[in-house]
Amino acid sequence: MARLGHPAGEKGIAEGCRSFGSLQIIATNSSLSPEQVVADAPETQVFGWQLYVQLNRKSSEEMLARINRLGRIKFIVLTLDAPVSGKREDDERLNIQFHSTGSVSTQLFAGTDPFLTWTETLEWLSEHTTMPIVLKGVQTHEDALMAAQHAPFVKAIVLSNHGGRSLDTAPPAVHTLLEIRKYCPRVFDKLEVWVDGGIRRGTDAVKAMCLGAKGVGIGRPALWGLAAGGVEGVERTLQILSDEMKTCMRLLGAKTVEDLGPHLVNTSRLQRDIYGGMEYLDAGSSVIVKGKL
Ligand SMILES: Cc1cc2nc3c(=O)[nH]c(=O)nc-3n(C[C@H](O)[C@H](O)[C@H](O)COP(=O)(O)O)c2cc1C
Repeated sequence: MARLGHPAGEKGIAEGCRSFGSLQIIATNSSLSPEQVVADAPETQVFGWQLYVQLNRKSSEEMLARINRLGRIKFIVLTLDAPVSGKREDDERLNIQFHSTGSVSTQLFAGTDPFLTWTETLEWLSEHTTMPIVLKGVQTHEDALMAAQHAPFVKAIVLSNHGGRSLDTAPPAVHTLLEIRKYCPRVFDKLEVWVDGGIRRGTDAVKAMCLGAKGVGIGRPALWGLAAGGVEGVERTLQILSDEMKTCMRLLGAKTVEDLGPHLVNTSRLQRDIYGGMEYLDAGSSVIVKGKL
C-alpha cells in the first residue's frame, strides 16, 4: 500500500533500505509487484515476501510459484495475526465518504483464509516452497513454543500485534518477549525471535535486542519517511534509527550487539504487566492459546 504515501512505493523503500543493509518484507497487498520492487536491487540486498493465505489456495500457490521463480526472495513470512480484519475506525469513517460496500480493510481481507492450522498450513507451505519460513504475529509464549517445535522449517518468528491494528488491547511484542524469557527461554535456541510494533527510537530497538530479539521491524516509520520525502525520507528514517542505536550502545558501553543482554534493561515495571497465569506448555495439551488481552 506504500504508493498511497508516495509514487515510489515499495520500490522506494527498497532503495532506501539499500545502503543500510536492512531487510525488506514485501507484502501480499503491496502496491507494486514483487518483480517491480526487486528490479534494480543488487544481488546482496535481502527481501522476504509476506503471505496472506487465500481461501482460494490455487491463487496462493500460483503466487508462491512466482516468488520461487523470481529467485530474489530469500524467505516467506506467513502472517498469522490478521485472519479477519480488525475494527479500523478510521477506515470505517472513510467508508462513509468514499465507498458504498465494506471498509478498505474489509475489502483488503476479503478472501483471506481464517482457518490456518499448525499442521495443515505448514505442511501445505512446505509443498510449495523450500525457502525458510518466518511466522509473523506471534503473541503468546505458547505459540512461540509451538513454532519452535517446527524449527528448522520455521526459521524465525515475529512477535507482533500487527502494529496494534488488528485487535485493541492485544499485548505489545515486548510483553511476549518477556513471557518467552519467563516460561520457555529454550525458544531462543531453536529459532530467531524478531519483534515489531511501536519501534520509534534507537533505544526501542536496542532494548528489544537486549531482551533476546535478533531483529527489529518497523512499519509506519518507513511509510512516514517515504510519504514525507520519497527514497530520501526512508533513508533519513533509517539514518536516525541507526544513529540513535549507535549512541545508545556507546552510552551503555556495548561495543557490539553480542555485548547486549538483559542485564542492561530494567524491566521491573513491565514484569508487573506480563501474563502471570498458567503456563499451558504441555505439548499434548488441548488448550491452544492464541492471544491474551
Ligand atoms: C499501512 C499498513 C499496512 C500493513 N500491511 C500489512 C500487511 O499487509 N501484512 C502484514 O503482515 N502486516 C502489515 N502491517 C503491519 C506491519 O507489518 C507491522 O507489523 C507494523 O506496522 C509494525 O508496527 P509499527 O507500524 O508501529 O512499526 C501493516 C501496517 C501498516 C501501518
